[in-house]
Amino acid sequence: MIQKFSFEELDLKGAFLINPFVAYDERGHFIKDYSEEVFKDNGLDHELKEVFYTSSEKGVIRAVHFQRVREQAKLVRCITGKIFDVIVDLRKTSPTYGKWRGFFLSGEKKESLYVPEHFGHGYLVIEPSIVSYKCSEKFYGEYDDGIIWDDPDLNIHWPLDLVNEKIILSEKDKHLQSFREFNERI
Ligand SMILES: Cc1cn([C@H]2C[C@H](O)[C@@H](COP(=O)(O)OP(=O)(O)O[C@H]3O[C@@H](C)C(=O)[C@@H](O)[C@H]3O)O2)c(=O)[nH]c1=O
Repeated sequence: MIQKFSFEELDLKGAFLINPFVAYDERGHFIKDYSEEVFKDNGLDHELKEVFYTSSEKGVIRAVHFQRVREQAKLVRCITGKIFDVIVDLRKTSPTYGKWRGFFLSGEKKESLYVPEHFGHGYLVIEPSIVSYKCSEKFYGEYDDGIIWDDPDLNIHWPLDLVNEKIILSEKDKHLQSFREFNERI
């Protein structure tokens, strides 16, 4: 059985949910989750500069991250496990500025989320997961930035009941700025 690439643009313009090409046979399956040509044909000019992976335990929150300068667009896929993936529109002139959307991504469903430049990105790990990132810009530690995961203005509805309300945060992520502070700086 073959599943073809398919692209669905979200109401936060420029963000997409993407089903990869998958070929199933008696050995298992083959997945292609990025093709420069197919992405271009679907209106996504996504140049690849860096690819990386994170492995996380249930209850981990990594959020809400972005690169302040030399912004990155990211193609994010949960390879194994399950996450609740969140994007936040941080384009000040956008009609959806400050709005968030969340999607369950999983190794089972295999879809990717395309996170455009100038978006914040983060996720809650529902089941132990490996997540892959294909980035359009390299990492610059000096521009690494974020907004606190439980910001009252963003008001992201994390499904914490699915992790028994027990979350794990990095020290860095415990001390990120608020959306209000971010808004005043830009
Ligand atoms: C993201 C990144 C981190 N690092 C280093 C910095 C640090 O020593 C270590 C771990 O970094 P962090 O704690 O920032 O990792 P993490 O919290 O997983 O950060 C990631 O979160 C998700 C939500 C994203 O969207 C990513 O772009 C990225 O910001 O790896 C790199 O060398 N290159 C990279 O591209």
